[in-house]
Amino acid sequence: MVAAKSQKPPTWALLWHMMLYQPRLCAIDSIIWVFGMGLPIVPGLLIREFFDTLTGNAPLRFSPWTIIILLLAIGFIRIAMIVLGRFTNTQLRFAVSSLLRRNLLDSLFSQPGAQPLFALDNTNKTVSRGEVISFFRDDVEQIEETIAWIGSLPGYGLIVLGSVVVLLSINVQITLFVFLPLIGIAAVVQYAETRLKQYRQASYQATQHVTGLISDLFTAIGTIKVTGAQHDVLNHFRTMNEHRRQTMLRDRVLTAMLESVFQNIGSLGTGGILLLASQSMSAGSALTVGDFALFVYYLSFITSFLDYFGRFMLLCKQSQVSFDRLATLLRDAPIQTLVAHHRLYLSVLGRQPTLPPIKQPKRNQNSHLHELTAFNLTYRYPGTDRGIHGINLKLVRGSLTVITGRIGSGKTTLLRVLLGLLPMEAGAIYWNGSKIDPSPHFFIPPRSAYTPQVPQLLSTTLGENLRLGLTVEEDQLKQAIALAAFEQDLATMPEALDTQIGANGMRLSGGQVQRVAATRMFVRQPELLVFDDLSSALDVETEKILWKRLFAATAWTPTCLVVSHRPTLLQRAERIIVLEDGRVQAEGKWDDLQDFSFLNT
Ligand SMILES: Nc1ncnc2c1ncn2[C@@H]1O[C@H](COP(=O)(O)OP(=O)(O)OP(=O)(O)O)[C@@H](O)[C@H]1O
Repeated sequence: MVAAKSQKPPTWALLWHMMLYQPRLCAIDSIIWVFGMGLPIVPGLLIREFFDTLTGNAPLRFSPWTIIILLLAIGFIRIAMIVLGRFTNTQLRFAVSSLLRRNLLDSLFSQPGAQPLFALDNTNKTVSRGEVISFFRDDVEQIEETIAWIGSLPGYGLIVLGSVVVLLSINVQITLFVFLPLIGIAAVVQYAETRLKQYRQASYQATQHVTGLISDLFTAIGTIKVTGAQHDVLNHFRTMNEHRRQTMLRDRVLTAMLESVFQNIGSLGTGGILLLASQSMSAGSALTVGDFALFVYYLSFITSFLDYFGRFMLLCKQSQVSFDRLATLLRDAPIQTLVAHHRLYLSVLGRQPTLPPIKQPKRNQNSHLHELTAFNLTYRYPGTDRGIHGINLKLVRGSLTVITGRIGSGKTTLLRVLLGLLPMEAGAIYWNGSKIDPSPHFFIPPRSAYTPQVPQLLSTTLGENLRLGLTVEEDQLKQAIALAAFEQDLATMPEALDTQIGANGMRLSGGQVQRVAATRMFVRQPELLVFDDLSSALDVETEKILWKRLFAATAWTPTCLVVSHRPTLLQRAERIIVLEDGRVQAEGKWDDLQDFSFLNT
């Protein structure tokens, strides 16, 4: 399903494609609901029979007990169908929402990691990590809800169709009146469409901002306390919450108003039909008391169907808003990416399918590094002149290259552009002389591994954080731990590698987090090791031990590209690159660069 982003398919086509993901489940769900919702058509006929029996007009003449037993039996079957329907509907909901979430996550993973995500209207407004939660939760739930309704729509449609056929056989004129409210509902939804979308978009955006703020608060809790900004932050939180309350209220009031309009349009239609029927009866038509009872009985279904249909149209419009919002996170990928079919390995009835094996990094001739060169690397952050400009780089196998420079001189940006985590504006990168496409998927193990200034750890055990699915011998793990100078820390942990480290390694110190991230790199023995300033959290002695052990390691020959200010490391480097305002200010060995006083501070 590849299409240009501009050729956006209609919402119904996206919903339909999602339903086709589990066609059997979808069909079973619909069939169950056809019975669950369609069965009440039978009691209507029995009720007509009952009244006509009383007036002596009944063709079949069932005894009252037969009618009661039949009514009870139908009631029980219907209950059973609804229970079953709940089960299939839940499975369907879970499958489609999981597919959406999987595809969204996959698309986020395939984007350059360090790039900010763009919000709704491409106004260069960025979406924080916390805000993304609301896309995964609210928008996905909205689409899931619409699909769950689609399953029961045919059932409901059939009951209405069946009842309309029966009513037509009784009185064509009165029955045609039934369709008038449908036109009214369609017109109301069409009329309110713009406002409906605006309010839904605003309410989701406000929720997204509040969710994002909560996430930021948790991340920056220490800073907030240290700066004594609790009061201001809480005030800001209150203001945002108040804004959210107002937008949600507007959205809910409009939705409730439309729903009540649908209900009332249906009820007005019912009233009109009843008036017509009673007039027709008093005018001496062939309408019996049983027919009249049948009209009254079926009309309640038809009215609630009209209400249901109106709500469904609302849901479809709101789903369109959700699809549009989700599409903004996809960047250049077509929206069809969101609904593409992929296996999910969901457990059904307690049975968990075997998960596919995790891909292991494979070494080959191609992954072996002899020389990495980059020319004219250039990147500017959107809307600014800051970034890096025309940087050349050459890394030779087994060498240590240190990038240094003042705060904000572009060191991190250079690493990220090189690793494909930021899209380069100009420049070219060659791996062993072959030009490579800039992509975040190239610089991964066994070719390369990277530890950023603030490493990301997962909320699980230490061992799982180190392995991340890698099949690795215990010995190799121990060696990597020792290389990262982490063995003493590990010895103090009561559950060793099974120790839970908390959200993003919250239970570890800053230095421990960096060494866990370094161990994670070492255990993969990548050709190129990229570190962004280990010294920011490590004490001088520990860092010294780490470098000493790494350079003495014999298991493999790593090439190192490191951002650092530490003189001991700079003295060791084969090449030092000094950056200033995103440009190379000087390069050479330690002895060549003694004019740069800040190197010695
Ligand atoms: N997301 C961003 N949007 C806009 N400007 C940015 C962004 N990230 C960094 N910059 C700017 O780009 C320039 C280079 O930043 P960079 O983080 O690469 O510097 P650095 O040398 O790594 O700094 P530090 O020593 O603090 O790590 C700085 O002026 C910085 O303010």
